[in-house]
Amino acid sequence: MATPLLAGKVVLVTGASTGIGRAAAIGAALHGADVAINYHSDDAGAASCVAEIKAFGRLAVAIKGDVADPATATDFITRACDALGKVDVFVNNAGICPFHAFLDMPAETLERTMRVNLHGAYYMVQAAANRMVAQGNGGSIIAVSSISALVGGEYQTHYTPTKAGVHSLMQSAAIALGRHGIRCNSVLPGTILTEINKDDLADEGKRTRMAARVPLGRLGAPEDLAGPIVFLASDLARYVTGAALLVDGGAFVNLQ
Ligand SMILES: NC(=O)C1=CN([C@@H]2O[C@H](COP(=O)(O)OP(=O)(O)OC[C@H]3O[C@@H](n4cnc5c(N)ncnc54)[C@H](OP(=O)(O)O)[C@@H]3O)[C@@H](O)[C@H]2O)C=CC1
Ligand SMILES: C[C@H](O)[C@@H]1OC(=O)[C@H](O)[C@@H]1O
Repeated sequence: MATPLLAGKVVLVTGASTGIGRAAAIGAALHGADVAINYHSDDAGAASCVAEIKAFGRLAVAIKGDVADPATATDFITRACDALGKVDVFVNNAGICPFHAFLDMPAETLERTMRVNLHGAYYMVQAAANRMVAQGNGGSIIAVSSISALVGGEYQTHYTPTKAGVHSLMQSAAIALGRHGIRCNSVLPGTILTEINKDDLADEGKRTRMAARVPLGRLGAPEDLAGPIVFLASDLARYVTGAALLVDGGAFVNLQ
């Protein structure tokens, strides 16, 4: 039998109590990794993610914290490494998208979205990278950006710049960290059915329109991201850095 892709590796994932982060954490564990997850408020979701991972024999730990607070980054990396020994792979996934119109965007909604999605990513990636450099054994960092890094959204004027920023952060970090053997890449999901867009896609007309744009014929599931993230985490991607992988069922290229 082939060795699991992430055997012997420790993977850290932010925002993994539900959705894409949870699928990435479980996917990494299914491929042989021990996993630490960060989450913000959903204690039950985080506990069930940990339980699911432990049920198939891997180590797992959940650590609560708001990624908008810079102190959360060092706290998460330190406590995760205390529990699991090291960090080989870091997945920056935590994010919010409170849909709102542009002309009357509340300043606090803009600020919070920037702090969680972009500042949070910066501090988390920086803390993970410092630990990887100190370990001296390279590593893989993957950021969950979005198709929204490339295209706009009427009710996402505060959100799409954060996703472009995260994509750009991975490009610059790939240069800064290449000499340490640390690879930095992003995944760009299309529309994936999760809590983040549950209300927005409750509009049947919008949901049907969005699905109709996808050449593969359906909106995405969180598990659709697990394979691409595991690939970028693994040594199969050992010469891949600074790359961005669209995971959108073909929606981006479907202009006409
Ligand atoms: N769904 C989609 O269509 C797409 C999503 N994305 C991106 O994927 C990522 C995950 O989204 P998705 O799974 O859909 O969303 P969900 O709402 O399903 O999950 C979001 C996760 O992030 C956590 N989180 C939110 N805010 C914070 C915070 N301040 N600190 C720590 N954790 C936090 C949540 O924790 P808790 O529940 O405990 O509060 C939860 O675990 C986001 O970055 C999003 O921008 C990108 C493209 C498309
Ligand atoms: C939350 C949205 O449905 C989702 O977020 C993204 O980044 C995608 O582009 C979708 O707009």
